[in-house]
Amino acid sequence: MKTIYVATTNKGKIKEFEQILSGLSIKIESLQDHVANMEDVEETGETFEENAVLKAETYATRHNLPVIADDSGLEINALNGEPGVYSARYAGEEKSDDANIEKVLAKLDEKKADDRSAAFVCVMAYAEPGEEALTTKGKCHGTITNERQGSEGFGYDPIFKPTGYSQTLSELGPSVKNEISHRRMALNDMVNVLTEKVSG
Ligand SMILES: O=P(O)(O)OP(=O)(O)OP(=O)(O)OC[C@H]1O[C@@H](n2cnc3c(O)ncnc32)[C@H](O)[C@@H]1O
Ligand SMILES: [Mg+2]
Repeated sequence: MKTIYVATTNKGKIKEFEQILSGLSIKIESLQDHVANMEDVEETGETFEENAVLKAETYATRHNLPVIADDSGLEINALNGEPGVYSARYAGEEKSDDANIEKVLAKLDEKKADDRSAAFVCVMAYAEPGEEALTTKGKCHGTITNERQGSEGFGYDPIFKPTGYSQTLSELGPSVKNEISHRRMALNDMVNVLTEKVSG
């Protein structure tokens, strides 16, 4: 199968794509490593779907390559689904994981929220130049801890405890995270969709 280029500016995501897809029939490469200047796509959509499609179609057409991109984030029930599509820039445009985590914990404290349930969501989009994107979606349910625990992963991993586990995704590390994550679920479905597309 031909190489697909993963279009993301997030190093944590690239690592997970590589780990999840290693050993599968799909060959990937980082778009950032392949082209001279990969300029960010402005995420103007209001949903994960809109932003994932926007990223995949824009990068595919701009660089004339088959591209896969994801838009993902954390939905916290007590905060009416925040930070949602604004997860990367929740505490400001500089996209600081530490500041984002502080903001989530402060907001939940402020609300004195008993309900700390949340879910990570990932919409995966695949596009070929000039074509409409295909999408799949994955979710990972869990709860938000009272403080940061662990150091692996990225983003909100240090404060997210998946359902059925007593540690955060940061403490559980990549071997567990990549079996159960929203990104894993969305990629599983995408591999099936792409395999069917090739054979059909
Ligand atoms: O748009 P690209 O270039 O892919 O990189 P990004 O980091 O801006 O990615 P998104 O726009 O999809 O925003 C996703 C944010 O949601 C959070 N997030 C998504 N998946 C996560 C995961 O597996 N673990 C922890 N946090 C995650 C994290 O804050 C990400 O920066
Ligand atoms: Mg982004």
